[in-house]
Amino acid sequence: MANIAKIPIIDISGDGDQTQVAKELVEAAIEHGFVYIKNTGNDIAVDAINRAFEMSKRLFGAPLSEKQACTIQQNNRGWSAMNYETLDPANQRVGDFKEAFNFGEFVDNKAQQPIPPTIAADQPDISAFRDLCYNLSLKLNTLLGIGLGVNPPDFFTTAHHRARGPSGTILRFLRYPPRNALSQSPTDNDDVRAGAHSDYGSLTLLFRLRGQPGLEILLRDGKTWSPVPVVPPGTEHDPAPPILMNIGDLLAYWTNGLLRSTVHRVVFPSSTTAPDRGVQGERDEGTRYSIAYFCHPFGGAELGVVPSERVQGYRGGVAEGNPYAERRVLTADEHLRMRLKASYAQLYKDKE
Ligand SMILES: O=C(O)CCC(=O)C(=O)O
Ligand SMILES: [Fe+2]
Repeated sequence: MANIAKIPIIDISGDGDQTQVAKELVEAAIEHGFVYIKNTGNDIAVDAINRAFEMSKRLFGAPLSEKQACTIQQNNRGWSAMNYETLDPANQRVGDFKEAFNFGEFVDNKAQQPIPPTIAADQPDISAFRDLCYNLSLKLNTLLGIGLGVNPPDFFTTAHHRARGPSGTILRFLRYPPRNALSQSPTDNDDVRAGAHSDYGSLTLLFRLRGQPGLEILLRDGKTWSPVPVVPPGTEHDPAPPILMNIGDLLAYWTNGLLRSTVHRVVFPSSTTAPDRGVQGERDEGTRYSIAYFCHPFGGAELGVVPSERVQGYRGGVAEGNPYAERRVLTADEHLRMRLKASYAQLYKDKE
């Protein structure tokens, strides 16, 4: 068996004292940057997740012209076609073998961006799902603040309140077609469904479907890729697979790299490489779907080091050439624009 990631599974659904849960969450975020949030259906109902996947399938199945009319813009909203985004431009021969659709905010159940007619009537449901993710992301930000001893403990939470102003937060539907459905055929070793990257926001929630592996994280040694099972041992009987949470660049900036923004990628199921590369019981032959919620603070949020003894006492990163330490304080918006420019070369070249 390959090096399966030993990512902790944490249950945050209880309503008792959260101190211990907060501590476990922070330790996992420091050690792995990824945490499984046990899915009890309390925070996000299983039905809501199933409906979101159903809407995603319908959206991607819409006529090409409908999707093209919603092509992604510099505001990071809309449809990104096959091979359009390149998450790891330094190492990819061609763009990611995926299609994606990004939803920004909704006002009174209406998207503030073009929406394919095929899913126009679903806007209230998509908006509701985005709200569920927003609420869960606030809860996780609160736990991280408590676990790190940030002063005040709701420092991260209040930076994410919608009332603070517009943010880069995106709900993203993703579709990865199987190899045999692609006109440009990927090669086994070089081509990926999503290139190696860290996420641009503060934290990400990822929803996946049973039996659809492909996500891998880069271990601390900087060279070993480790598959992340959809259903880790102990969650087989839960109402739905756990929600995978990972730390993005902004929480890493805020904490001088103490919370890890771990590099990850999505690969094709391999036909020729070692048969043990995948995860037992997970064979991905069809189209893979996933849904990501990229949580961002309000655009003007400054990414200086947060008031926390634990964070301020963290020196390891500086000595190791930590990219988050000792740099100019960026705002969330400046950071997002910098990252988008790197992965959508064409979009920024055409428009500037
Ligand atoms: O589809 C997945 O499993 C992960 C996608 C991802 O990493 C991303 O969109 O940032
Ligand atoms: Fe990602």
